[in-house]
Amino acid sequence: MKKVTVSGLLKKKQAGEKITSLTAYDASFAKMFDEQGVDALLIGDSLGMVLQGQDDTLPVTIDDIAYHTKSVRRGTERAFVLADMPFMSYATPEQTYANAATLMAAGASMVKMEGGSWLCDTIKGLNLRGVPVCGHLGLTPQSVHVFGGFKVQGREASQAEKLLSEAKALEEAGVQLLVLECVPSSLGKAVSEALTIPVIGIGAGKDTDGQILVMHDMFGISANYMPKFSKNYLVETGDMRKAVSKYIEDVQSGAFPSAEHSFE
Ligand SMILES: Nc1nc(=O)c2c([nH]1)NC[C@@H]1CN(c3ccc(C(=O)N[C@@H](CCC(=O)O)C(=O)O)cc3)CN21
Ligand SMILES: CC(C)C(=O)C(=O)O
Ligand SMILES: [Mg+2]
Repeated sequence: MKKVTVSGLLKKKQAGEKITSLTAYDASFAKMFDEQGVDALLIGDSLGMVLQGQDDTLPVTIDDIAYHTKSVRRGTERAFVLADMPFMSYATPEQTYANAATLMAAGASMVKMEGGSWLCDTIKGLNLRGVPVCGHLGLTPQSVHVFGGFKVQGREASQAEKLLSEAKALEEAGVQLLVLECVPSSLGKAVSEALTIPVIGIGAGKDTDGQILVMHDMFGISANYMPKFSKNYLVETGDMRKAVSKYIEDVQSGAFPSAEHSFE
C-alpha cells in the first residue's frame, strides 16, 4: 500500500484528481476511513466541539490534540495525517516550535495553523526545522470572537482580494497545503487556481482541489449543530463504511458539494 505524502497530494492536484479528507480523532474511525481510501485525516481542534461539547474551539489544548493524534496515527496506514495547532499555541515562534514538535512526535506529518501573512516567518522557521505546514484561511474558527460568530468570509470584493493575497503569501512562505473554510464558491475557485499547492475546501464550493468534512457531520451526529456546507451521508446509505465511500465518490466526481452545500 502506497502511503499518501505531501508530494502525492500535489500530484493529485496536478492530475486534476480531487483530494478527499475527513477529521478523525481515534484509531477505530481512522482505520475505517483509511481502509475506505480517504487521502488525508485531520485531527481538528473541532474536537473541542464534537467530542467535548464546548461552544467553540478555543478551550482545546496541545495535550488534547497530541492525545488524539497518537490514537489516529495508530489506526492509520495509508492516509496523510495532519494535526491542528490549537488556539494560542502558535502565538510566538518559540511556542510554535515546541508545540509543533509535540504534535509531530505524536505522529502528525504536518501541522495546521489559522491565519494569513502574520504567520509567514513562523512557517519559514518551521519548514527549516523539518515541519511541513498547512494554512487555514476564510472562516478561521479560533477567531470566532473577532468575527462575532461563525460567518461566511470574503463576500465583499475587498475582503476577497485580501484573502487571495494572504493565500499567495502563505504559499510563498512555504505552506504545502491550504484549508479554505466558508467562503463564496467563486473565491474558492479563484484561490485554488491562483495557487500551485492543493487547496482543501470546507464550505468553499466545488472548485477547490479537495474537500474536508468534520466526521460527525458526515454521520449526522454532531452534538451542537449542522453547518449548511456539511452533508449527512449516513442517512442515504445506512452504513458507516458506505457513507464514507459515497462521500469519496461524490467528492471525486464533483457531485459534492452541490449548490445547497455552498455559499454565494
Ligand atoms: N460539527 C462541526 N462542524 C464543523 O464544520 C466545524 C465544527 N464543528 N467546529 C469547528 C468549526 C466551526 N465551524 C463552523 C461552525 C458553524 C458554521 C455556521 O453555522 N455557518 C453558517 C453560515 C452563516 C453565514 O451565512 O454567514 C451556516 O449556515 O452554515 C460554520 C462553520 C466549522 N467547524
Ligand atoms: C474543519 C476543519 C478544517 C478543522 O479545522 C477542524 O476540524 O478543526
Ligand atoms: Mg480546526
